[in-house]
Amino acid sequence: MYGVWTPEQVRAAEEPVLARTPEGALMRRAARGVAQVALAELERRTGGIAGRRVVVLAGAGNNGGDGLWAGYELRRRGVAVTAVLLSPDKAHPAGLAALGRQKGRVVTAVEHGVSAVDRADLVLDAIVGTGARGGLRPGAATLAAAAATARVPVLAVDTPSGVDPLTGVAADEAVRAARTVTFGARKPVHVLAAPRCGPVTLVDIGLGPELPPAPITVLEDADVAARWPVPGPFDDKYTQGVVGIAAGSRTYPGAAVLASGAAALATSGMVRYAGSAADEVRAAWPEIVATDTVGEAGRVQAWVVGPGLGTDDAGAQTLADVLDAGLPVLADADAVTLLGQHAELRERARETPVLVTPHAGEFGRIAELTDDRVDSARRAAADLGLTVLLKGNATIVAAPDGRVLVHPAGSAWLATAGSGDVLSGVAGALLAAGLDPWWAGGCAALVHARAAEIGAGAQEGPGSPVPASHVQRALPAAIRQVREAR
Ligand SMILES: NC(=O)C1=CN([C@@H]2O[C@H](COP(=O)(O)OP(=O)(O)OC[C@H]3O[C@@H](n4cnc5c(N)ncnc54)[C@H](OP(=O)(O)O)[C@@H]3O)[C@@H](O)[C@H]2O)[C@@H](O)CC1
Ligand SMILES: [K+]
Repeated sequence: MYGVWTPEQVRAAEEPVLARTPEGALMRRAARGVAQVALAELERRTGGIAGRRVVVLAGAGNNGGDGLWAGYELRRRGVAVTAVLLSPDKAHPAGLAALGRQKGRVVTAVEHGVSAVDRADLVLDAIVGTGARGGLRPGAATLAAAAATARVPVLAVDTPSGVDPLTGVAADEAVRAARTVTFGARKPVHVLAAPRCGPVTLVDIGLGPELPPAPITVLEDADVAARWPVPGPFDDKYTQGVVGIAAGSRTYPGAAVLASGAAALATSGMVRYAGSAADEVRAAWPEIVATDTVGEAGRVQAWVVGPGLGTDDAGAQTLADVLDAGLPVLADADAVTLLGQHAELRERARETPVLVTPHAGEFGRIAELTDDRVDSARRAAADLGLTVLLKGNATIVAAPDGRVLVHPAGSAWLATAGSGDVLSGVAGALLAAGLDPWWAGGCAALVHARAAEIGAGAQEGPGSPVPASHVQRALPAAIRQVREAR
């Protein structure tokens, strides 16, 4: 588990550290970290260091200063460094002077920068960091585009420029980094726009003691492994938690089969199904006890409601019945729409632990979604009194008590029909096993994404599309892989 802090919090934590350290020491430490990663990248990509060409795109603020100082460090190791100054009159004076002392080349015209980028082995993006406002300016955008066109790898200094450090929203022309080196603490961009950042290296600049409790948590395999329910020697099918699935319809039996099967694969114990796709569920999963209605289902410890349910009166009645049972509930798909439509269902949902799992479109039916997805999810959870799992390439789970986690997916293969049904089955099974909604959502999101990676073959190579039924099928392998981290 690790924490993520907002740029504002990082800036506040930097102040006392800056005050008690010699001037420029923090930046030097940051720059040495950048140079170290750059050297490793050069070595790995070109088999050498001396004489290799690195271009530093240096902006007007301290991010540019980091880049210039990193250029100085690289020069000392024999790298041919060209700095392109985007605001020549505002370039960091000490960094620029240091690079000059090491005979680094400095250019100011964008066209000269472009031809240097074309011939570079590596580009350092030190255009802008946590002080960014809006998208890239034209000169910076031209240089970022040149690196992309020439397929020169970019190492982002602190954050990929053109991507909002707080929200992860990327302007069209934003930098796509092969790697990112950040300082002091990970920032939201690193988990909300992980594909833009590449692998992130965190350089310690001594902020630790100054940081407040992390506003965002990222779960790792070991955290999930420690909570994944597995049977003990005295468990039977009932003691581990029985999950009921109220999903699917005559028109959409697939949702029922995907959700119920995922629940059966996620935890040991038992799955009950209640709905009009009972025949299809029985045929696909003989171990699932299927009935036609929630009333007939028998005892469960948590309900999954919504996928393929329909939004008519019958759907609303099913949701009301499930909420009134006073058990943990996972509400997905049509259940989210119904919650948006009926105030009295929202009131009932406050009375029992509920995890809702909307995608962006469904989220908009229950709360306002802004560019700041973390803030939107946090507000929705607090206002509605339930736990919100907002799906997306980065999945956000926000509890009404303010806890927020982000799961940055390693791939985008999950963007496929039916994958949400699989997630709801997994998360529902975890609720039935006794995990609180926040943990159930976080653990389910991680294992679900892992199953997609495995199903897509993305751990061995570039991967291929993976339909939801194959994501479901890869759940056991994903759970095993995650549990290895125990
Ligand atoms: N504090 C420390 O000691 C340490 C700080 N550290 C480093 O400092 C960074 C933060 O530095 P910062 O606060 O100076 O802001 P920064 O990100 O360089 O940007 C501000 C400048 O960029 C410009 N600009 C703005 N938007 C832009 C855009 N869209 N496109 C292009 N340009 C844009 C804007 O220029 P202006 O509007 O004035 O022309 C402004 O001057 C942080 O990310 C980390 O790398 C580390 O060294 C550790 C120690
Ligand atoms: K940057």
